[in-house]
Amino acid sequence: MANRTDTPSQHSLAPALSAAGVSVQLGGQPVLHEVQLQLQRGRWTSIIGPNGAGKSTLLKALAGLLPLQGQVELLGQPFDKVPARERAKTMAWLGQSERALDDMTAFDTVMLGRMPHQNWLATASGQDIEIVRQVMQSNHVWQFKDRSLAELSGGERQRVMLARVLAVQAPVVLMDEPLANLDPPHQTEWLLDMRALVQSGVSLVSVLHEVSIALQADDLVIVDKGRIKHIGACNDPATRAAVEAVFEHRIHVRQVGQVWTAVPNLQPLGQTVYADQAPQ
Ligand SMILES: Nc1ncnc2c1ncn2[C@@H]1O[C@H](COP(=O)(O)OP(=O)(O)OP(=O)(O)O)[C@@H](O)[C@H]1O
Repeated sequence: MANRTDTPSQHSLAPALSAAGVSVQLGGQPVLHEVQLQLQRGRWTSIIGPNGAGKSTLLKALAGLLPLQGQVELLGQPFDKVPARERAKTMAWLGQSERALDDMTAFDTVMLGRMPHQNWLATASGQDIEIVRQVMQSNHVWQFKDRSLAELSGGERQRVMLARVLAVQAPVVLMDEPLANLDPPHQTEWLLDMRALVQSGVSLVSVLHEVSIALQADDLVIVDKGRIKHIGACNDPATRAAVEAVFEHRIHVRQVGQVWTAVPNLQPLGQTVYADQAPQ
């Protein structure tokens, strides 16, 4: 039985994140219903589903950012038993359209990611500065280090926010719409960076609207109307069928070369005949 002084790292076999009977109300309305979920360590899980399905709410619930019924555990420890500083080092969070102060420089914004590692009022160490330099260079924003965020484009700013999350060097990383404003080359770059991150042992959970990118994850969680419709590996045909179904068959999932990708189904509504519905 865990006690208050346990650190998440002591629970080596526990999932990265788990939710048991998690329900959330927003504005007095139920938004998530009795969610059961276990996300294994060292894997990349993408959460997808239609607009308003509850994806961001689920991610916030997993990040401990919302009042909820039920229990969320981080590396096997109930959230409220993990000391705040330990939690900040263990889990890094990128919110949707996250805004830092416009007059902060890109460098100082990324340095915020090092705060959980610094003592109160201490200045940044040489190691902190080196880590910030590395993540800014790998996200191609080092050249903006002295510019304020107000002077950056939407995509440049998003890459600064991504660098801030990576500067935490947390073993669990949650990202809500990380590709917002990124052009295709930077989306591909993000995909390769995330693959390398997960390869290094990090557990990654991302909410994505880009279904073709989401399909490159290890696992998919498909959410609809506040409930989990399907959880499965992306390489499982049942998962790909569930993706088409949750989007009302308005997309097809097709293999192109080595990758599975989503393409629009251009048949007028109601005129698509599916293999399992064809007349015998
Ligand atoms: N603060 C709030 N008060 C009341 N209802 C809310 C609030 N925030 C979100 N909702 C509602 O909760 C539901 C789920 O919202 P959520 O943002 O989790 O959906 P989502 O799946 O992330 O959607 P999208 O794909 O559009 O980003 C929606 O119906 C939304 O209108």
